[in-house]
Amino acid sequence: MSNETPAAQKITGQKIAAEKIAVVLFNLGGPDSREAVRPFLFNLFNDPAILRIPGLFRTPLAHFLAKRRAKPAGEIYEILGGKSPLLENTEAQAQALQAALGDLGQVRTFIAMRYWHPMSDETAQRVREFDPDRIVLLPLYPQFSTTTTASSEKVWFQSAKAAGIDKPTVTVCCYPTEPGFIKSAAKLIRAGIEDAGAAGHGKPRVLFSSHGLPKKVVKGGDPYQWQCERTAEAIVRELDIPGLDWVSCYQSRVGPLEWIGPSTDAEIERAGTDGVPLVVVPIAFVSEHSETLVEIEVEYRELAHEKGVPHFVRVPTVGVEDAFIQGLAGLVRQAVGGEVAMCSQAGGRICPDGFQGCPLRAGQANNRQAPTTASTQPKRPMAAE
Ligand SMILES: C=CC1=C(C)c2cc3[nH]c(cc4nc(cc5[nH]c(cc1n2)c(C)c5CCC(=O)O)C(CCC(=O)O)=C4C)c(C)c3C=C
Ligand SMILES: [Fe+2]
Ligand SMILES: [Fe+2]
Repeated sequence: MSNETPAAQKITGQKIAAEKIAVVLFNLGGPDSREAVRPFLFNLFNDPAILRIPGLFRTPLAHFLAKRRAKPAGEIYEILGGKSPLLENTEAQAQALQAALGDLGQVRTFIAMRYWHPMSDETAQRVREFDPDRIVLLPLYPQFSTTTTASSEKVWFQSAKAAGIDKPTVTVCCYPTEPGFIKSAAKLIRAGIEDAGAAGHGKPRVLFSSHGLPKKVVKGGDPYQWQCERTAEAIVRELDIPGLDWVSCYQSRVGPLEWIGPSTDAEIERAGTDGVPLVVVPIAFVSEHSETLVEIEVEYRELAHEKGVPHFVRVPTVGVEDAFIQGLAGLVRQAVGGEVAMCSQAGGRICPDGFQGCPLRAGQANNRQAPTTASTQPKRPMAAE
């Protein structure tokens, strides 16, 4: 007689989920102390997906940029008590997701941050100790970018190989219009629009603000901006508010390169000129950190005041909203139930032709038939390589 529990015998897709599954959540990471600000920035600028120049030049330049950025970045983290809250918030999401997957058998969630602890090497050791049958890589970035998801996936496979992990691995590449994500965002935005309306300054404008990217990354085929725009449109459809005034824009520019636009600053200025209240919604972040709690809440609020915007509302990120967590759980179930190494929210490629940075091949349900292991992971070029 089988000693499996009824829950472990549940059918998911074509598989019997009597497996041990590790779900590795990717996120950016943030400094956990004042001393960590500069080395965190160094790790960020030394990533070849961020600074796309040969390592010989990149590493000294990364040291220089980290030193230069440490002061303004340190001031930002000072407002948050000298550290980023990103890890705590990601831990809360990891816990909620693990609970939502409780019926799938032995599922454990892990966190692999790209630029600060716990980073891939540490997490790979912990995953190895857990000894899963299967691994699902789930970015906490709904929209795919070569600078975020692809960068995290690449270092994960390096760390997994170094840790001797050789288990089937499925990557969820993107979920820009996943219904639970969209529903959660719309619920929070609706409350923001009601707040703004109640202030009595007229109908507000909604700014869907995403983290920006240098234009040359997008020109190189990165689908991030295209996916951010699909997210904004899907939320607008879900809100279903006749005549809603909204715009998609981009925040957080750093460095001398030209970044994609319109910039969130310029949109705040335009709202001041037009005399309309603003509801600012971060749609490429799913938890709170310096970019939401300082850049939007403090800096953009001040700018809005200066520019004469009559009322300013910041909408919180989806965090541990139930529909969002259930949406993530659905993505994990889909990944576990399939036979592919990478899938989007729809299974196959959702990006139009021309986005060479999209890791799923056009016209195919998936890019590889069998789940990948650390030893079989093929090299996928970065869009700008
Ligand atoms: C959608 C997510 C993100 C993309 C795309 C992204 C690209 C990107 N970022 C930088 C430079 C910096 N980003 C910084 C902080 C930061 N970035 C993201 C997300 C994306 N970045 C997050 C969630 C955070 C906050 C981390 C935290 O506080 O916990 C920083 C450090 C802060 C600062 O100095 O302002 C830098 C620098 C580039 C250059 C880039 C694309 C090329
Ligand atoms: Fe960033
Ligand atoms: Fe894609």
